[in-house]
Amino acid sequence: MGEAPAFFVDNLQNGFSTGFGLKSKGFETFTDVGDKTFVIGGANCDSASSVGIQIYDKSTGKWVIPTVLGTKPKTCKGHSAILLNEDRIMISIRGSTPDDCIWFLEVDTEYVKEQKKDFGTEVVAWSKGVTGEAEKPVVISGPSGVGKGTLINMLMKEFPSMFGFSVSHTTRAPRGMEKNGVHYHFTERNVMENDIKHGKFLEFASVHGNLYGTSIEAIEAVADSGKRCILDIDVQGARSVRANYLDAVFIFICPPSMRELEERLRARGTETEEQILKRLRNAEAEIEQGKSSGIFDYILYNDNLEECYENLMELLGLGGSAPINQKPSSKVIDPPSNHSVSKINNKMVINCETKEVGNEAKNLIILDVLSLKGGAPGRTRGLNIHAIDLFSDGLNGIHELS
Ligand SMILES: Nc1nc2c(ncn2[C@@H]2O[C@H](COP(=O)(O)OP(=O)(O)O)[C@@H](O)[C@H]2O)c(=O)[nH]1
Ligand SMILES: Nc1ncnc2c1ncn2[C@@H]1O[C@H](COP(=O)(O)OP(=O)(O)O)[C@@H](O)[C@H]1O
Repeated sequence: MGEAPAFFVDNLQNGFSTGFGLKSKGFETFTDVGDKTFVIGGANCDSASSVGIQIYDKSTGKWVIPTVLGTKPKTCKGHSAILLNEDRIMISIRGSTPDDCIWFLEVDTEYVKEQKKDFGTEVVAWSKGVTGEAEKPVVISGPSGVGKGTLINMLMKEFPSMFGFSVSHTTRAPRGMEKNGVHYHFTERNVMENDIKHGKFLEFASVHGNLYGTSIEAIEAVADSGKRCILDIDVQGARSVRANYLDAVFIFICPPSMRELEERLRARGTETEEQILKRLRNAEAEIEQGKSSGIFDYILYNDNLEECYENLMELLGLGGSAPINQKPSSKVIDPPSNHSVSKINNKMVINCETKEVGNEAKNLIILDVLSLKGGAPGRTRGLNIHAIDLFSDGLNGIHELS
């Protein structure tokens, strides 16, 4: 049993001295991780970007402003913070909406370590907690014209509430039927490059002369809907996603032959002759890498479409008597304004107090740390939460909330 070294500061006056020589704006928390103190908050009700992060490095005596990845919570009513597993800080937000109250600031996870190397700066990454038990994302790669889009469409059509498509950004021009925001976010190169520089992309690659990339927001949007995320990305992208520790199933789709691939590309009729030739030239290298790089968990041959689709369903656990249109729950608890958080073994205990006139209640919300899955980049899934009402039920009154 033990308390993590974090504490909660609330209702501070402007200009409060934190003891670090930092001027507090109120609502900060201070969490020690090794030699560093993470100061989270500095809420300003007028500001949309209300949750700031600063790091005090005790070994150098210096303040550092880190690169912040992922979508952050918005709050101006305060929060509590507690260290979890020495690599992330759990934040519970006061007075937030029920689906927005538990967040994680990753400070030393494998993903963050990798990003620190890339950015050459201190990096932290936000990840919202969701109760949804949505399974691992599915990464699908393969050469142009092999049938990735066709297979993904079949899957989304048959299981519309189970899968959500990660809408990539691209600098290529839209094809006739393609809709902005549905098939791709069509974008200008300079805008996309700027967003990449600011850490908004999980991965990106230059493919057939255009820039393509998966934004962290695209993954988060699917996770928020409680669905299983499908990514249609090239082999370079799949490699980056693996390196970025996104816990996913990686599937490579192979054509029966190069000749068949060429026929499909020509029959699709969406590319110029020059573009078709470029795609075919790239296909050989992609197939080579797809088969030998060790990135992919499964290789599927798309010869007969129906058979390939059956195989895809099988390896996604949807073969035979698969549950149709099963949608995971996305319910999350709502800690009231007054609460504090502590850690006991593998449980986080949120101690809530409600003080209304004539109605004073106290209850505990218990969060099982071992059930947490995923994390940045994307959401932290599997918030397994129980509430204990100390007044009416006594300590044995456990309500399952997820
Ligand atoms: N790395 C990466 N590749 C992507 C992304 N979105 C699409 N791609 C890949 O870019 C390639 C070209 O896609 P597209 O222009 O739609 O043509 P298609 O493959 O012929 O349908 C395909 O290999 C896609 O898998 C992305 O976000 N990241
Ligand atoms: N197994 C298959 N047999 C014949 N044609 C196929 C098969 N799978 C897909 N196609 C066709 O091949 C073309 C390319 O498929 P598409 O899904 O656009 O490929 P990708 O998304 O991998 O570029 C489409 O016209 C599609 O209808």
